[in-house]
Amino acid sequence: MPLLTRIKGPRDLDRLSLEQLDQLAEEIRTFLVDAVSKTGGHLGPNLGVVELTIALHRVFDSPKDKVLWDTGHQSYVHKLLTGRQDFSRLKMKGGLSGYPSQAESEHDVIENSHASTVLGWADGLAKSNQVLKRDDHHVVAVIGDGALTGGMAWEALNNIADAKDRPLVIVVNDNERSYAPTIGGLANHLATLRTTDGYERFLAKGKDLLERTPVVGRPLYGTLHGAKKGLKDFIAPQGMFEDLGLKYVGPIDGHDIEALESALARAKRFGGPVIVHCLTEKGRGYQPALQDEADRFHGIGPIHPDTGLPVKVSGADWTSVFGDEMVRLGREREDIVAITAAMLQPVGLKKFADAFPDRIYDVGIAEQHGAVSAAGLATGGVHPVFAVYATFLNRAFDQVLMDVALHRCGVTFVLDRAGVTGTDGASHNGMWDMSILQVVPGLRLAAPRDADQVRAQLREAVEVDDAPTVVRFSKGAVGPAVPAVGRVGGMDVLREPGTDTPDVLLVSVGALAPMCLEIAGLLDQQGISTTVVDPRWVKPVDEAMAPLAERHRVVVTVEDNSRVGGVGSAVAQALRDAGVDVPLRDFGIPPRFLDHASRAEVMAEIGLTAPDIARQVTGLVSRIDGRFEQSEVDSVEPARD
Ligand SMILES: Cc1ncc(C[n+]2csc(CCOP(=O)(O)OP(=O)(O)O)c2C)c(N)n1
Ligand SMILES: CC(=O)[C@@H](O)[C@H](O)COP(=O)(O)O
Ligand SMILES: [Mg+2]
Repeated sequence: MPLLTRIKGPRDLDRLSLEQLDQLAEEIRTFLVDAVSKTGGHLGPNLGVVELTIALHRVFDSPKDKVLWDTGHQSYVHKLLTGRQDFSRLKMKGGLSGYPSQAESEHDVIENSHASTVLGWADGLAKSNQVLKRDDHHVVAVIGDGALTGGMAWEALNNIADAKDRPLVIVVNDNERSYAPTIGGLANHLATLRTTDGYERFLAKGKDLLERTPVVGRPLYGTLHGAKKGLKDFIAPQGMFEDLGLKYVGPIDGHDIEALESALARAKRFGGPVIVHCLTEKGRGYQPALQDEADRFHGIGPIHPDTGLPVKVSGADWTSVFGDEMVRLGREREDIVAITAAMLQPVGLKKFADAFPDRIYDVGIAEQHGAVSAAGLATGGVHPVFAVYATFLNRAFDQVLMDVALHRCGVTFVLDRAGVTGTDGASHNGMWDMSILQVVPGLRLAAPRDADQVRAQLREAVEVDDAPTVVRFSKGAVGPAVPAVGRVGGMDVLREPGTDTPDVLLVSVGALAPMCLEIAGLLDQQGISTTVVDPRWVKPVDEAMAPLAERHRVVVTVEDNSRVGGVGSAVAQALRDAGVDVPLRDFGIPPRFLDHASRAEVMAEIGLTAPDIARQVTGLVSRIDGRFEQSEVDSVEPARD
C-alpha cells in the first residue's frame, strides 16, 4: 500500500494527483476487504464511500471543519485517512471502534450508531459557528438514503432549510439501500433525481444555444429562465429538497473523485444550506458483496476474502427461532402482521415476508412511526408484531406509552439484541428496555430463557389484544434448553433448594438461566441452599413472588439489563408493597456506557458472571448470620471455561 501508508492525516491527500487518488482508492478497497474479512464489520457500506471520503477530506479541513457521519458504520475510510490504520482488532476490546469515537480521534464527533441524528448535530454545530462567528469553519454531514427515511432527519431539514444564510453541507450518500433496498416515497423521489440529468448542465447547454440564436434567442432564454421553477421540474425534478428551500447539487457520481471535489467545493462556497446528492454503490469493487442481494455485506462476520463465504457457520440463534415461529403463527392466524424498521433480515422476518408478502411492513428507519402505525393496525383489528433491536426501541418510548399503551392496543414488540451485545459499542447494547418499559401502564414484558420459551411466550404475547406485550431476547446463538422442575404461580422453578428452609431465592431473568443455575451450584459448595426461579413474564411481577420470597432469607435477582429501574427494582418494589421484608440484592448492568468488546468480556468486566455473583451472595449470606469468615467467602472457585 505505497500511498495509503503515507497518509497520516487528511492534509497528506493534498499533494496527490488525480491518478494517485484513484490508486489510493484502489489500495483502500484492497485494505478493507483484507482487514474486515478477518475481523468482521461493515464491509459493504465502507466499500461504497471510498472516493466520497477521499474527496470530503480534500475539500474540507477536518478537524477544524466538522465531518459528521450518520450511524457512522461507514467511517472506516474516514479512520484510515485520519491516522488510524491498524484494523487488526476492529470492534474488539482495545481495538478500533466500529463507529466514530471521540476517544480515538479529534476528527470524530458523533459516536452513537442510532440512525437519522446527523442532521440535528449538523444544525447545532452550524448554529454554533454562526454564534461564535467562526466564518471559516464548515459543517458537512453525510447521511445515507436509509437514514434519510428517519423522522428526525426531516425535523432537522425543516430547521436547516429555514436559515438561508447558515452554511451547512449535507451529503446524501445514496446507494439505494439500507440493508435491503430503501423503501418509501423518499426512495422513489431519490430514484427520480438519480435518473435525471443535472438541471444545471442542461441549463448551461440551453443558454449557450439560445444566446447563439438570432433575435428570438435571448428573449426566449429570459422567459424560460424566468419560468425556472417550471423548467426545472420539467427537466430535472428537484422537487422536495428545492421545495424546502434547499439548494440541491446533483446527482453526482459518488465514485468520481474529480466530480465529487468540484461539487463539494461549490457547496462549501455556497454560504447557506446545500444538499450534494451522491450516487454510490454499496459493496463497490468486491464481487461477493455486490452479489449479496440481502444486504450487500452490510455487516458481516469473518469471511474467506476470495469467496466471501463465512469462516464459521452460526448455529440456531434466537432470531431464527423467533422467525420460524412467526411463520407458524402466520399460518394459524390471518390477523397477525409484522413490522420491521428497515431490518427485515436481521430481525428474522424474511421468512414471514416470503410467506405472507401482504402482511409485512417495512417502515424504513422509522421506529416511532412503526410503533404508531402498529397502534393503528391493532385498532383496526389485526395483531402487529413489531420486531426491532432493543436499543432502537428506545426512541419509540413515547409512542409505546402514549399511542400503544394509553389506547390499550394489542401490539407485540419483539426485541432482538436485548442485553449486552458488546462489539457494536455503547449505543448498541440492549440494556435499557426492561427499565424504560417498567413505567408503561398495562404493558406486559417477557424474557424467554431458551428456544422453547421464545415460542411459548411469543404465542402468549399475541393472545393479548388489549395491551402492549414485549418479548426480549439476546443476540447470537440460543442457549441450551433449560427445563422447569416445578411451577409457582406463573413462574417456572428451575432448581429446587433441597430443603424446606432454603437460604436464597435466585430470580433468573431470560437468557441468564444457565448462569443462574451455575451460581446455585457454587452456592451449594458453600452450604448455601438456593431456589432458582424464572418469572418468564417479568412485568408485571408475578403475584407468587412475594410469598415465595418470604420463604427464603435472601432474594437475588440477575438480569441482562441496567440495574437502574430493571427487574430487580421491580421485584424489590413488589416485596415492599407486600410487606415482605427480605434482603434483596439485584445484579445487572451498571448504569454507564460500555466500551466495545465481546459480550463475554463485557459481562466479565461488569461482574455479571457466576463466580462474581456467587462470591457476593456468599458474602451477603455470611453477613446476615455470620456463618463464614471473609477468607472462606473469597475461596469461591472461579467457573471453569
Ligand atoms: C434508529 C436505528 N435503527 C436501525 C439501525 C440499524 N441500521 C444501521 S445502518 C442501517 C442502514 C442504514 O442505511 P443508510 O443510511 O442508507 O446507510 P448505508 O448502510 O446504505 O451506507 C440500519 C437500518 C440504526 N443504526 N439506528
Ligand atoms: C450499524 C447498525 O446499527 C447495524 O448494522 C448493527 O451494527 C447490526 O448489528 P448486528 O450485527 O447485531 O446485526
Ligand atoms: Mg444506503
